[in-house]
Amino acid sequence: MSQLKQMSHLDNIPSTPGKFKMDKSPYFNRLRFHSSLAKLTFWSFIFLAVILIFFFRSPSSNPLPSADPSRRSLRTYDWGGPAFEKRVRSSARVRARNGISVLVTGAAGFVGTHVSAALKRRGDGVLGLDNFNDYYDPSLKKARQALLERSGIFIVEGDINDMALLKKLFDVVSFTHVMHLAAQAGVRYAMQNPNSYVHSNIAGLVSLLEVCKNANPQPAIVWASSSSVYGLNTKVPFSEKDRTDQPASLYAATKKAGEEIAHTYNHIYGLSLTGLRFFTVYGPWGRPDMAYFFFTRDILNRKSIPIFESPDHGTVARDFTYIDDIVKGCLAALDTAEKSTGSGGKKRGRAQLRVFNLGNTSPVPVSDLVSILERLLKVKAKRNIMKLPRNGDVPFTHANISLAQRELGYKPTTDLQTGLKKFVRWYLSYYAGGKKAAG
Ligand SMILES: O=C(O)[C@H]1O[C@H](OP(=O)(O)OP(=O)(O)OC[C@H]2O[C@@H](n3ccc(=O)[nH]c3=O)[C@H](O)[C@@H]2O)[C@H](O)[C@@H](O)[C@@H]1O
Repeated sequence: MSQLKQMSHLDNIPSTPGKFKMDKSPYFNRLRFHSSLAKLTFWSFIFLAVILIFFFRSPSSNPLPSADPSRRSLRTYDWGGPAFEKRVRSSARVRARNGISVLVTGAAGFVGTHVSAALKRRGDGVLGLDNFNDYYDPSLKKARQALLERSGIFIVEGDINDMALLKKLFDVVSFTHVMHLAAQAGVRYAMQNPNSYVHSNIAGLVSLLEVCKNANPQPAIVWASSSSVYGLNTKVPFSEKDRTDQPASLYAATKKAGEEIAHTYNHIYGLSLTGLRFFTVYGPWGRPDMAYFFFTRDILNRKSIPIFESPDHGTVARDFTYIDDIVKGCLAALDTAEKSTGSGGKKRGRAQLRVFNLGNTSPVPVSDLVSILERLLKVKAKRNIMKLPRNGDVPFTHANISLAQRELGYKPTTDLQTGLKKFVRWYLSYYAGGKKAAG
């Protein structure tokens, strides 16, 4: 009680000693009014400034992927200097006889990590490049980076639109090959952030090709296209000869555009270019935005999962392809790629231009994928069957792989049951004990 009294006494003491008396005069009342107005303005200004500073300084505190792709990936990265160049050179050093030196873009991504590790294992030189954007949990990308670092692979943190950086990398290392896997992936996200697809899949591809065409020697380039280029085609299985002019999503349209851009750079500059149309790749260290991954997380969390079906209750199916099969296809594409024919921006002759389907040739309905996950996780899924939303998804995919079989010796060997078993084993150990939250 006495303490309370003391405090109320403190409240009455003016903040500036000596002003108490002055308040009594009308003149000083006016003065006080003005000074309070000035104070109010001053503090409002400070308040506004603090809000603005907070707003502009804290992009990383935003849990959602930033909508502005340039803010996500044109950050200034720290690169250059003798120590940096030494790391680049050492990572790209070829150790096997007849080995190749490969720049892998998107090396901290799902396919990029697996391909980089496989190349390194056989003694090729590998340098990674990745912008570590926040499209999905960057900590998973960092974990993949740590994995690669242990086998001596350096991932440069930077964006494929940064031509000065790309040029620097080519100045330091004469890459024989580029495995271009950096991209804005995901079919449905294209409706939320269309510009990120243009930024990475079109502008980024052009930046990379510009630097490659000017390099001397020019590297051979193998890059990730997508099964989604078949769009609304109904003729199955999808063959490379089929039309690809009906994309159902902006993602698909940017991948299709990439194939046309590849044609141009091959035609004008003699760059050797191979596009790989991946069919729904899955496996350990996969992408959390893909259905098999977040279904696993949500089944374990007893959350309901939306399972799409086509009109008239038809099944939606995918030619799910296991990562190890895809890696074999990527390496075979690199190994069979002919040299680019140009140099320093000038074409000297016709160069190789190829496109291959890399699928599994056996489509599985999404509801069967869920049944397999239920068995592996020993948890019943809460299925929420719904009509395929108009979000860019297509009802089915099915690869004809005879061309890849013939030219690359590509032969997928992992069925969905076996592949998912390996994925689930990885998932449970990676997110063991709920230490990390699957994002
Ligand atoms: O093959 C490809 O080229 C593409 O494969 C995947 O795209 P998608 O096949 O749509 O893979 P998911 O997003 O994992 O979807 C798999 C299946 O689950 C279905 N699905 C998805 C999400 C959902 O909530 N419910 C659902 O039933 C989809 O309709 C689809 O049939 C990748 O996300 C793309 O980056 C890649 O380029």
